[in-house]
Amino acid sequence: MTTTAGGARGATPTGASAPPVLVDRVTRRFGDVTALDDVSLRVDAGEIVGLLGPNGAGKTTLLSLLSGLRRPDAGTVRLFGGDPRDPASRTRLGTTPQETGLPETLRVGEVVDFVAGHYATPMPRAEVLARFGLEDLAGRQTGGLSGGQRRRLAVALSLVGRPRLVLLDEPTTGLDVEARHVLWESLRDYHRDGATVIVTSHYLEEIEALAERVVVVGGGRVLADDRIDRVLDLVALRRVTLTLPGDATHARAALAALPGVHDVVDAVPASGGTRLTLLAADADAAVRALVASGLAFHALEVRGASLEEAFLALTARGATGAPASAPTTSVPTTSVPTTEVPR
Ligand SMILES: Nc1ncnc2c1ncn2[C@@H]1O[C@H](COP(=O)(O)OP(=O)(O)OP(=O)(O)O)[C@@H](O)[C@H]1O
Repeated sequence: MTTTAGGARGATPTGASAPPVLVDRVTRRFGDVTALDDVSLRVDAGEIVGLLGPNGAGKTTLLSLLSGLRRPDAGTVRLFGGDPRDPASRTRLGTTPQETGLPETLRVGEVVDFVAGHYATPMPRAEVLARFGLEDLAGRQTGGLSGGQRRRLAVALSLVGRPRLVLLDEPTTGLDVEARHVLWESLRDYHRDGATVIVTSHYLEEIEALAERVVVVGGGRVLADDRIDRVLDLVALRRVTLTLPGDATHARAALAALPGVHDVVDAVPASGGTRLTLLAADADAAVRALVASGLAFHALEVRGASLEEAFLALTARGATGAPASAPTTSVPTTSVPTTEVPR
């Protein structure tokens, strides 16, 4: 597994051996802003990769280089071994940008047919619509679609040409929970058929639901590049949740001072007390000290960090150059995909 920058270096593979994506020491500036700073990344055929990072991290810029919309200032970008600015390199590429314009008076089925007309062996209209649950909307003018329906159509259109590589920039923005799950399942299906997928998202549940590998980007640099579980291990953050009797105001300071505890945050309220979560790098040490402290507590629960917590810790490390520190934000940990990366 590639870890951070450097994995893409060496001789550039060409022809059939070329990976779908090879980014080698790429820098891209916009005036004074360095959107990407010496980034290297290799994505092999059949991978599904999540690009995770806060606003302005450089995710969209990276996708724009891969789809040939922009040129790097330094370094090289290869798509299936070719230059992404060469249309021939993009024949196996499907993309859904953050914002898409659809011709308002065309019907959904007509738009699919229009896009299909650009490919020699497109996916049949019925299959495109079925994969994304859009069959009932085939006759609807796109101007009459809801925001979520438009988004689903936009993602569906990226697959019409049966691309081997799909780039999706925040594909489920604006979708409700059910529509989001339908779209995830469609993308997983397409990936199972052998496609390579790169997806950016602010929805951490989305990255966890879709991606096997996560590339954390912050300040234009790759902060981490590994399997999701390993990224979580990297920061080794644990959540120790417990309930204390009463309002626990005084106990907070004592809990925060326990060895291994970075922070104390409110957990989902419990009846008959105050439920708190300790964010601890060393949960064992924290629990031992907790018991020794004599504080009355019950309903103890210890579990790993969420991807969001890992991300925040990694971003903090990337921004300061210091070791990862625990986040100070209390974050929801349910599977309801409404958690956005703080800006
Ligand atoms: N055309 C542009 N002109 C000037 N600055 C730009 C341009 N495009 C991007 N930037 C800057 O480059 C940096 C990276 O932006 P980018 O859009 O790649 O981030 P991102 O991670 O995709 O953010 P978001 O999650 O908000 O989409 C930001 O500071 C942004 O303001």
